[in-house]
Amino acid sequence: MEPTRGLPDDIVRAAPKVLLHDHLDGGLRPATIVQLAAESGHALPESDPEALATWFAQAADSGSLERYLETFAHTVGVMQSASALTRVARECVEDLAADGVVYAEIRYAPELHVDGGLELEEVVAAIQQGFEEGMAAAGERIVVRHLLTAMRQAARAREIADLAIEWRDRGVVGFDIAGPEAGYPPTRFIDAFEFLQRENYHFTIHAGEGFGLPSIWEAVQWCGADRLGHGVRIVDDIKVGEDGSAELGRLASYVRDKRIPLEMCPSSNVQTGAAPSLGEHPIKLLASLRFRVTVNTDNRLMSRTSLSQEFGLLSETFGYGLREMEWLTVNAMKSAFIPYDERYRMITETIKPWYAERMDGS
Ligand SMILES: O=c1[nH]cnc2c1ncn2[C@H]1C[C@H](O)[C@@H](CO)O1
Ligand SMILES: [Zn+2]
Repeated sequence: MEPTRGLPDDIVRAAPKVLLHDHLDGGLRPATIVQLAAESGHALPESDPEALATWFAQAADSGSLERYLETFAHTVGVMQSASALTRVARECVEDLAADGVVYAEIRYAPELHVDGGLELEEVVAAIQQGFEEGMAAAGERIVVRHLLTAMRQAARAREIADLAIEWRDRGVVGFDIAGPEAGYPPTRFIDAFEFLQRENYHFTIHAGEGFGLPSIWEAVQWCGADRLGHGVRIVDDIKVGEDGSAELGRLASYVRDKRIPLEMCPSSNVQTGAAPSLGEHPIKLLASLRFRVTVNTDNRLMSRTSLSQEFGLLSETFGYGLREMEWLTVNAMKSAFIPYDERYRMITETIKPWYAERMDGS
């Protein structure tokens, strides 16, 4: 089948999709922020939901990861009670289910939600409650699990790693570090990563977004990351010749050979300056070289996006069709942190049959 430029929106939305990189505090509904802010007395830059949505998108469109991250003060600020966290988590699941997502790993930093007096465990419990309510409301058409994030500029990674292990059989499937990348190399948190490896646990590391190859190298070779959050700057280790041939350096070869998944977030990468534009996004080169590429939203509020929209943009920009969408979706499902038999079942019972029906005989 020839890829068709610009897949129809309804097809993209109906396709079963898998989301590995989405921040809970980057995906709130603007109307919910306005309501929660009124209840808690948090001052917002705009009080009308539509104006607030525009404010987030514009403020995040800064070309700098550090400035992009400043916008989270107004989402985290209204996520300081158990009821607010449960509501935000439930609405997140509802929104993803309506977008055709069948499996999602949603991440957040528990340490950012304790200003109102909650304990770390209470943060996770409130969010699990919301996820359960959302999954039930969606008739179990979607499975949602947590990734617990530790913030790079804080010093609580080891404690958050303990929390992730405590919750490993209650919905939490992995660990992550996020926040500003420059000046905060992954090895700062080596004790947390070594602990998690001893526990046979899974983790991803935001790397190669606000900083380049040394960050990716540390994440993979020192810390043992199972996946890379973004990882876009791995292209700095690939030389593309005039004739289109590509020569991979040692690190890029390693990442590709070991099938280390790249959690790519096209719109977010353009906003933070990790990619110059959508048309020049490294995903095209990396996918053509058969890296284990996946497509993600990162922060649906800040990028005014959805997983369907990200696939739609890739389809318009690069001519991706159903074949490419299936490959990217299977890549994501293979890379999830749930057990192999569950991943295998979702691929063979949910994803493959949907595409087989639509690409029959092609
Ligand atoms: O793209 C990102 N890079 C680094 N950190 C990020 C990104 N998106 C969100 N974060 C931070 C801000 C949130 O408060 C935190 C936890 O979700 O993670
Ligand atoms: Zn992220």
